[in-house]
Amino acid sequence: MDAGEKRRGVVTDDERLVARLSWKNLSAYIDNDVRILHDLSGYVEPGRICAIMGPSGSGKSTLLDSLAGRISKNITLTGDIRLNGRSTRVSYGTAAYLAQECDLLGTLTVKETIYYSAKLRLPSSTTTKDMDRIVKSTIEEVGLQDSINTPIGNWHQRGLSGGEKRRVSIAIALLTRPRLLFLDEPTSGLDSASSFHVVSTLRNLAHDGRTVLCSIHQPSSQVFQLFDILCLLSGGKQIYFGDLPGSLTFFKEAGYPCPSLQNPADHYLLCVNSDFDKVQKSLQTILEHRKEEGHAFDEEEAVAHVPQFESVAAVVRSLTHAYSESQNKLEVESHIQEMNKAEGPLLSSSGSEANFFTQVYTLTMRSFTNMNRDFGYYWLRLGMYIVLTLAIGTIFFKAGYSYTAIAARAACVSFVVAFLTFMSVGGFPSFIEDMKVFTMERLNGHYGVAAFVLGNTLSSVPFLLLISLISTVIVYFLVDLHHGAEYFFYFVLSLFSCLLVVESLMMAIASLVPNFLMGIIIGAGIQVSTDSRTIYLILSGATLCSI
Ligand SMILES: Nc1ncnc2c1ncn2[C@@H]1O[C@H](COP(=O)(O)OP(=O)(O)OP(=O)(O)O)[C@@H](O)[C@H]1O
Repeated sequence: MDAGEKRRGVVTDDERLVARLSWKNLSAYIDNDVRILHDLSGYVEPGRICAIMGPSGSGKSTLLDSLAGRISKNITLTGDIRLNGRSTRVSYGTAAYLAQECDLLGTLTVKETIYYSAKLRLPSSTTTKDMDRIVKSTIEEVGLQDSINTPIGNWHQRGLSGGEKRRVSIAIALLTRPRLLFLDEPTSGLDSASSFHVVSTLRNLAHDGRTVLCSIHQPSSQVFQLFDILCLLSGGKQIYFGDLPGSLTFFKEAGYPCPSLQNPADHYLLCVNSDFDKVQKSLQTILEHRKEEGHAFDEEEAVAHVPQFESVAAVVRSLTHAYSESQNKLEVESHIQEMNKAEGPLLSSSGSEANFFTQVYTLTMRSFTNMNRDFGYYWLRLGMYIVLTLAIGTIFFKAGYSYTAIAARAACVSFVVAFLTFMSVGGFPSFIEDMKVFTMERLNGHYGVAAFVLGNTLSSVPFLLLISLISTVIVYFLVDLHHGAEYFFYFVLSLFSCLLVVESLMMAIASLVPNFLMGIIIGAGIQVSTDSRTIYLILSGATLCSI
């Protein structure tokens, strides 16, 4: 049991499990045609952190996604991936997967974000006390105890730094205590200090008995030293697989020694990154120019810049060949064979264990808090609606009861409903933020479409009712519609249902329910309806359809 788990005091069978992951002769093809991974082999064991490194486009994410079982549909895999000696692909939920971009709700604090995630995924039977303890210990595990009440931050509110946000995402991944962690460029966009913090956190998690794999672009020397294993790729080919000290020996023996005082990670990437071809050629020109000018040609300098004297393609070919002939490769293969001799325990899914009603309740509460705090979600729209209804109300001010007032009243009502309904798109940018979080959480198996749509719809009801009520009061007061309480009630409900339909149309995009179906129902409803009661019933039915 690791330190974090000891603090939690919760013991499950899962905690005794370990994850040994190996891959042998793994190749990937786009549309069964273009090969993007070439016979890669490697392994990661519990307690170790493996860095998949390589230039842009070298296949790091593809390798990570292949191992995590998240490969795109147009990619075909061949080879053998084994988890605890079992020939099984890692299914969704078995491992925690952190994508390059992790979206979080900017209005929530660190504690709220992790608490809601815990409620969505831990068993519904978990007591509040246990839940609090788990959340607190997870926050401590990633070192965010000092920022516990800091908001994540969004466009109008400053919040956590990039590194802290990554650590919140890691904390969310850790809640269900997965034994296997995949991280796609966890340090991208971070400065070297934040990168160091994030990778140190991952290293601690690995040393607590977890198996950690992460792709990384160009680590600083301090960050690089935190890894146990290096998997270096170029153009989908294996340049090196093994421990860090071994990589220095390998490059030296292959004829490309890392100059002293240079970050090995930089040197390796310089050797295999075809993007640097131009830089290398210009360096070569400078060195040759110096020679022509009569400067002493420094032998050591030349050795330190060996790659500058060859095309990168030639260096990659040479290194690939050196690796295929190396003792390293033989050792990796025999270790994989050894690892897979016996089948280990089967890892269960770490997806949600909460029941549907807990998920709906939690999502409703989370969404309500977010909508309330996000100024752009409803409050801005309410302000716009008040201005709009004031404008319409003054145009039809005190319409009166004359014969011509009938047309004025009808025009006023249709203006109000039409304008207010179309103005609902004002909430779309905030909804897009919600969608990003939803897509990520759904992919990670936290909850399904139905729970999300229901939760978001329920949480929007109080806001929509408030908007409808205030708008109706303004119009009734200014225009003096004065049809009595019953019509006031229908007006509010009609407005509310129109707004709800637009909201549910946005949900329909999320749930992929064919929008045209709802369009037909709404259109037909308005055509056949003669009064607001029918419209209300039909629109409510359409809303339910979209759910
Ligand atoms: N689903 C896909 N369809 C088409 N091409 C793909 C697909 N996935 C990956 N590729 C191609 O495979 C190559 C490797 O891509 P990958 O994303 O694995 O590289 P990477 O090393 O992670 O790059 P980066 O560091 O820039 O994220 C790229 O040329 C990419 O265009």
